[in-house]
Amino acid sequence: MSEPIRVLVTGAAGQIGYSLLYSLANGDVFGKDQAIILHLLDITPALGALGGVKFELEDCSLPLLRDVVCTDQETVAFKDIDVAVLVGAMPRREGMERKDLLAANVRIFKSQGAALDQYAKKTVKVLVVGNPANTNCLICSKNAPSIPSENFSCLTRLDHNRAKAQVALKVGVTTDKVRQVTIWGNHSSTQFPDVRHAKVTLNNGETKQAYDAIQDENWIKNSFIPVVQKRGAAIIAARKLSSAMSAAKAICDHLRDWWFGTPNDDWVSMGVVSDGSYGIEKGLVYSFPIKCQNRTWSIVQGLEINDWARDLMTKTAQELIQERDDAFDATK
Ligand SMILES: NC(=O)c1ccc[n+]([C@@H]2O[C@H](COP(=O)([O-])OP(=O)(O)OC[C@H]3O[C@@H](n4cnc5c(N)ncnc54)[C@H](O)[C@@H]3O)[C@@H](O)[C@H]2O)c1
Ligand SMILES: O=C(O)C[C@H](O)C(=O)O
Repeated sequence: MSEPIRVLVTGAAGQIGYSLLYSLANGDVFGKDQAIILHLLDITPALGALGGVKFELEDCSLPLLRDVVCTDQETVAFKDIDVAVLVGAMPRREGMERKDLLAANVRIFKSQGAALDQYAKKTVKVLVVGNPANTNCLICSKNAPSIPSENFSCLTRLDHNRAKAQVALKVGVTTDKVRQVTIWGNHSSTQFPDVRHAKVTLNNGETKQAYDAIQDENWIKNSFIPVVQKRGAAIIAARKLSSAMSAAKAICDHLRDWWFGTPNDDWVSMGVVSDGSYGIEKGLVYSFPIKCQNRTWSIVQGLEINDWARDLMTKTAQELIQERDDAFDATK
């Protein structure tokens, strides 16, 4: 059994926190021989509820869980952490776009970036979930100059999982038979869910390009893409609350693959700081096809981009440029 790692979850008294913490503490993410100390941060009025979450974690009787630190103080929450899952932020309500949360949420990520810089291990791996996730991640990274920008990522795995599930439903296979799906760009309704390079293994064992398995380009362009782009809003309209169970599952998938690596024949989608790949402006936090190995990620190179795809990739990049500029104004 290795030394315990310290994993911070912010907004831990919220609905994603409630769906997420058991899986982290149970070894589903960092492995069944990795002990864990949970740091749970929330705002002062939520500390009572957070105490109840701590009781429940104790009552789960999990041998890997060595301690639970509940706090409203960044100095305590960010101290010596190995992993930060930054969830705590306002969620959107019906009729809002995620970027409408920018003014309310971006200050949180400025402050938490500075706290990471000051108190966390320099090797800390950061996953930003709070919306607008890409731009919050950018602000967080900018405010933590002593931590390599490669250590920052934002969650687009939920969109990736949604895309896989839609293709699987359409073709009539299980989701594990769909691979090499990509979410490009922003975790917003401008994202580009791309199945041009995806493959599907059919129930007879034959593997085909997703386009050939689906055989319905109209469905891809006019149903699949908008459904994935607007799935978060559809959930809010139905539940009057934003996604939580599927978001928590996606957080676990994202962290586990970053920690243990992606399968040889597949990739995942992660929002990471662009190095200029695929002509995307350097420094934007943009979702790319990603492979992970030895706890580091790299962007899958060499995928063919046609004019149609280029237009969609540029549109979502332009939205991120606007969000970045608005965020810099809001945090001046
Ligand atoms: N990227 C994604 O795929 C994705 C998916 C689902 C939700 N989200 C986003 O995640 C965020 C959280 O969603 P939720 O449903 O858990 O919301 P929630 O309102 O249930 O919980 C948010 C929690 O954050 C806390 N909080 C607020 N400000 C904080 C601060 N400064 N420091 C620490 N904690 C703070 C709140 O007190 C609350 O307990 C929202 O911004 C939502 O839009 C992102
Ligand atoms: O859509 C939202 O506001 C919540 C989350 O980002 C989602 O995609 O479900």
